[in-house]
Amino acid sequence: MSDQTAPRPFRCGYVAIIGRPNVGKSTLLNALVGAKISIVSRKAQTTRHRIQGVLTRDHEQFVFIDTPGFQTRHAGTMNRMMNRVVSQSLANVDVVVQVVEAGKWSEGDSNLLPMLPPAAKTILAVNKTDLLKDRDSLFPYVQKIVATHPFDAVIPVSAAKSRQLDHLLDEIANRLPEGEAMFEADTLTDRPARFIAAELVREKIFRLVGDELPYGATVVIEQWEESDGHARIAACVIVDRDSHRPILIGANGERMKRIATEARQDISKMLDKPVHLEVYVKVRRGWADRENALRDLGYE
Ligand SMILES: Nc1nc2c(ncn2[C@@H]2O[C@H](COP(=O)(O)OP(=O)(O)OP(=O)(O)O)[C@@H](O)[C@H]2O)c(=O)[nH]1
Repeated sequence: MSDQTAPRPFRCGYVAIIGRPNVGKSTLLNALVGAKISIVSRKAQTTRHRIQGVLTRDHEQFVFIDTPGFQTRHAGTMNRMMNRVVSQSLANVDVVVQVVEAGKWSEGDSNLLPMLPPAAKTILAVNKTDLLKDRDSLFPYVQKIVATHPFDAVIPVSAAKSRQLDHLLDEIANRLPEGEAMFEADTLTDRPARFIAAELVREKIFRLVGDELPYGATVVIEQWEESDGHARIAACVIVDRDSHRPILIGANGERMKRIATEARQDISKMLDKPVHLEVYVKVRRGWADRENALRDLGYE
């Protein structure tokens, strides 16, 4: 008997997706795992929580850790904590996928290279190749990058157009350690539904309010009652200043109504049942810079 008939060992491991803000990490994670888990936004630096997505194939299970982008725009406790989250999440991973934008390489990208853990396999995912006018330019671009770090593999992809994603998964799979699955096969995320619901509300705020809220807003689910027939949810939006409250609420409450309606529709789809969603605003001055307040809100 040749080796070809030997059963293929199952592989399972942790995969971190890193990259400077806006390169498409959340889009890539969602495209790989096949569900809308991490929030996607045109604005930079929208992923504040570490989010796990799990993908199970016949012979592999990938446990993805999506890390926040390196924070360079605002100094302060929040950024220090976020950089700590990046380092912590990289400490025990098996494969790190660094995402870059095809044709672009900046300090934000090179600053990440020293963070790549020596024990992990590293893969460079060159994203947004759909935007490239001249594909030949990829080769010299990649050559320059691999001269600064010896990546184990380089895969051009388009997360938005789902191009080359199976190839990327195969390259990751080859580098996962042998071992049993850590999660049930149909697990998409180990985050509870209420966390995702809070992220969905926050996503609507980003989309509908955008730059008018310089520190964004934090969303905390304060009530969650679920029965077979429906769910009743109350979400509290915490902002930094009194002046941010009317921005969120809008003239005649129109903006808040739209945020709540759109979030309710998404949450209802996720839970597959009708949802009654109440959204209200609280002001906590200086929340963005108070470590304890952040811990209370679940940023660890
Ligand atoms: N054309 C194109 N756009 C993409 C692709 N992947 C992501 N984008 C867009 O790039 C923007 C940023 O994508 P995100 O997935 O939010 O990026 P991120 O790296 O998670 O961003 P942060 O959360 O800020 O760290 C969004 O507008 C995406 O639609 C791609 O393959 N092609």
